Amino acid sequence: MKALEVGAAGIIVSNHGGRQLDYCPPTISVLEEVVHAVGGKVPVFLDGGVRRGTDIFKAMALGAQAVLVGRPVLYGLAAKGENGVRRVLEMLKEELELTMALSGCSNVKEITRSHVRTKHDRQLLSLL
Ligand SMILES: Cc1cc2nc3c(=O)[nH]c(=O)nc-3n(C[C@H](O)[C@H](O)[C@H](O)COP(=O)(O)O)c2cc1C
Repeated sequence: MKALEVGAAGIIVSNHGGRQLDYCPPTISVLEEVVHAVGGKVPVFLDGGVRRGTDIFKAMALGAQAVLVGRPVLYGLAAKGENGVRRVLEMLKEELELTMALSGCSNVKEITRSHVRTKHDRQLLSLL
């Protein structure tokens, strides 16, 4: 992978919020492919489309170390300034914690690939 060859310390899987190039795939749909290509050599982060704690959970289950958040923070800022940004981040944290609890995870390290099922998994199952 080129980014690793030139010494990247990490990879952010991003489509710039889908604002630059029409028909870019959603970042969540290509995350796992990138994670496999990187092979654990550097951390991989997901950027784009994170709106709820479940989105963070899904990204972490598919191999992201963390996520980046764009628009939700701006929405919070527009609605209630600094407190709005704080509340958006609190909501994401609370939703992630609830999702983890409902999935039997007491620590983010316990979020695993087996916690989510993708379209690819369903296609494989249909072959059985
Ligand atoms: C209004 C707006 C302006 C942005 N401007 C830039 C920019 O100048 N450069 C850049 O790399 N990304 C820019 N982004 C993309 C963000 O850095 C980030 O990748 C994106 O917002 C993440 O997706 P999300 O909004 O779904 O969380 C912008 C996003 C928004 C919403």
